[in-house]
Amino acid sequence: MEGNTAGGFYPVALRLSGKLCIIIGGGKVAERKLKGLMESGADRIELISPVVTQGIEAWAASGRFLWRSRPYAPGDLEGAWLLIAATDDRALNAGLAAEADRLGILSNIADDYESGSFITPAVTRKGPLLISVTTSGASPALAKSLNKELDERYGKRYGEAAAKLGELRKLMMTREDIPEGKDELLRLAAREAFDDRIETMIPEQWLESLIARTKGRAWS
Ligand SMILES: C[C@@]1(CC(=O)O)C2=NC(=C\c3[nH]c(c(CCC(=O)O)c3CC(=O)O)Cc3[nH]c(c(CC(=O)O)c3CCC(=O)O)/C=C3\N/C(=C\2)[C@@H](CCC(=O)O)[C@]3(C)CC(=O)O)/[C@H]1CCC(=O)O
Ligand SMILES: NC(=O)c1ccc[n+]([C@@H]2O[C@H](COP(=O)([O-])OP(=O)(O)OC[C@H]3O[C@@H](n4cnc5c(N)ncnc54)[C@H](O)[C@@H]3O)[C@@H](O)[C@H]2O)c1
Repeated sequence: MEGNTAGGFYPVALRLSGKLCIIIGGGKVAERKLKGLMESGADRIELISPVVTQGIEAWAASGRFLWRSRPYAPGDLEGAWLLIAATDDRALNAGLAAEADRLGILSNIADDYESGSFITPAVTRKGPLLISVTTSGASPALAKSLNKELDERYGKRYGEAAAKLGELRKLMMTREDIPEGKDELLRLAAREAFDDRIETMIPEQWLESLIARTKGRAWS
């Protein structure tokens, strides 16, 4: 099995809506992780820290999450689904990692990635398209620069194509008259999604055109 390394990572994309996410700490790392959570659709975020950056303070004022302006206290993790420990207190971060494990909470530990259950990759978002890069902790700086390259390479039109393909796929799921070979039809759609002619079509037209062009053909 290629690429199998001890201590490796299993990539997933988490659905955070409705889940309580807790950040302990309010420095620049906490600010970056908070932004990432908000961009991911997390709608129940609590941040606990006596001191926070100006950025965090401004977001808190807009009511997008709850800021508890005090140090961490035992019991704060009860009911949480996900934890980000980003204080500058190593002993506290280590204790939070152990507590999260005990409670079965997913954890990201900013100063000692091996003690948490997940790490955060560098991320590029274009509509529903999400590209993430990780070096498995080897070099966060490389992950950041590679991500920048991908962000420039895969522009807005990739997000638009992904969104359009999503609509087409949803529409197809509601139809029972699609000929054999749905998968092949969807692969053809993914190939031509960037075609200028497709961009002006509504999903219904595009689907009809795909059916007409693939009907009766031997699927391979
Ligand atoms: C990608 C990104 C995502 C994000 O966090 O949003 C991210 N770090 C970013 C930036 C960055 N972090 C650091 C530098 C300075 C250069 C350097 O040290 O290389 C830079 C570059 C910069 O700031 O320019 C320092 C650093 N990072 C970690 C430690 C502690 C340790 O290794 O244990 C230390 C030393 C602290 C110290 O010295 O005390 C740990 C982690 N950082 C990770 C992610 C996880 C692994 C990701 C991977 O390997 O793929 C991991 C393991 C755990 C985690 O945080 O989940 C984000 C870029 C986002 C973007 O802008 O695109
Ligand atoms: N994972 C990463 O990407 C990454 C990158 C750089 C640094 N780090 C590490 O992450 C940690 C945080 O870095 P930073 O630059 O954000 O630090 P910082 O000094 O800017 O912020 C530390 C924060 O921790 C809070 N804090 C301290 N004690 C607390 C307590 N008992 N309860 C609640 N909050 C408390 C402080 O109020 C402050 O907001 C450092 O240990 C650093 O080595 C990680």
